[in-house]
Amino acid sequence: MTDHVTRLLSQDELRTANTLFRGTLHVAPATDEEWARSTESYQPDRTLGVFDTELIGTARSFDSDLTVPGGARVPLSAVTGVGVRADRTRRGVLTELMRTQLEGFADRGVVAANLYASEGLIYGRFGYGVATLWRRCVVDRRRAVVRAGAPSGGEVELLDLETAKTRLPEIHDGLDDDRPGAMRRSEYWWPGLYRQLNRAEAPVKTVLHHGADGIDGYVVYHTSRPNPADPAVLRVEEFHARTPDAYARMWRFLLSVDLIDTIEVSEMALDDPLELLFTDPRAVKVTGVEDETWLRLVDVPAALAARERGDAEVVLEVADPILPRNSGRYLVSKDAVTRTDAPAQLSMGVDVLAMIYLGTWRPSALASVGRIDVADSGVAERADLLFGTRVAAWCGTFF
Ligand SMILES: CC(=O)SCCNC(=O)CCNC(=O)[C@H](O)C(C)(C)COP(=O)(O)OP(=O)(O)OC[C@H]1O[C@@H](n2cnc3c(N)ncnc32)[C@H](O)[C@@H]1OP(=O)(O)O
Repeated sequence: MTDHVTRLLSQDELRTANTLFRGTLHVAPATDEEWARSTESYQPDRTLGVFDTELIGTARSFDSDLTVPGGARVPLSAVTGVGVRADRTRRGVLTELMRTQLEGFADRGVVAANLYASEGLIYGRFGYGVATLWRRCVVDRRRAVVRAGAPSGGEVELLDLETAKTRLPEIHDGLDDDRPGAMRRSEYWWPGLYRQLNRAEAPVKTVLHHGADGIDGYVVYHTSRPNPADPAVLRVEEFHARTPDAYARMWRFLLSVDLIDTIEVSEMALDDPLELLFTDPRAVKVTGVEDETWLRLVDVPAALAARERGDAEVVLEVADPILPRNSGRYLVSKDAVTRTDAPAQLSMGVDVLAMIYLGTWRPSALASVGRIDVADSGVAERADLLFGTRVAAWCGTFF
């Protein structure tokens, strides 16, 4: 790309960037009132812009931490707000933004970056791979009966949105989610959730669960009944439970809400045991499974060292054309990760490493579709053991 300048934007340039980004999503510019609320989502010094005669592309991020298998947390940059003006696409503007952004992350000691992708073909070339999945479900409320023997749980407390806003960040932090793929919610994340909830047609409700050791779960929902003849729907926007008691009690509560026919949950972990809570597992219909977050390992050796590893050993070769310091061979075992000159047993791009990193995909599965080159089939089996995880990776923090 020539005759372009790529740089961090100052505070007084952010609204132009916001207008540009909204335009790429076919959304009208923010009103003054909307912009006043949107500024709360912009972490200072984290928005990039590309200029020719004026701003033509933008991308931003905010700082967070990623939970990796085993429960350790590594510095994470959450990438969002990516857009290139429609009359300047397909001439390398995004490529320039991604390269500059990733180099900035590496310089700041960030270990990983993640994002929610608008389309599946955009981010693989920049080293991002699908690293968590989510599923959408519809629960037939009248058919869903909680099985005898499921935990009964503690007390629930109903809050309105305004009260919940003052309490949710602390409550969410206190749930101490050690699921791989989970991320810390920064002060720049919460305003986006409230903007989305404020658009709900019915009042948004929050239910807290009080367990033996304090609040150990919460659910945020609202209802919808487009006209009196239609079935009423309860939409779950957030469901986080740290204990089986909280999980079962909050579901008992949701099923007890009057005048509801179906309950929709759009962001659920793949191994969420909801079907098994009910006497009839078919009370739950899975309506979709999709890619959730895409992950980019910015510092490969630090990322490999941070996660728990199974009892196996392989020599892994990684190719990373954008951040070449990641490229090379690593001897990865349960106890250590070291650079090595030994011959590679598995070779893959850094995007593919991101796919196996949180345990969502098995190395042998990626080898079977030609995404990983393996020296022999025994190696793939050892790699499965090395990178396997106990729980499904899930982020649960849309941005
Ligand atoms: C995390 C988020 O914010 S997700 C939101 C992403 N933004 C959007 O979807 C808004 C609408 N789209 C856009 O603004 C732009 O089209 C972008 C940002 C997706 C791409 O920007 P561009 O400047 O056109 O990308 P750039 O020219 O650098 O393309 C690099 C390569 O990716 C390919 N590519 C880019 N976008 C797409 C796409 N949507 N589908 C398929 N391929 C794509 C290009 O063809 C090019 O391939 P090549 O190197 O083989 O020629």
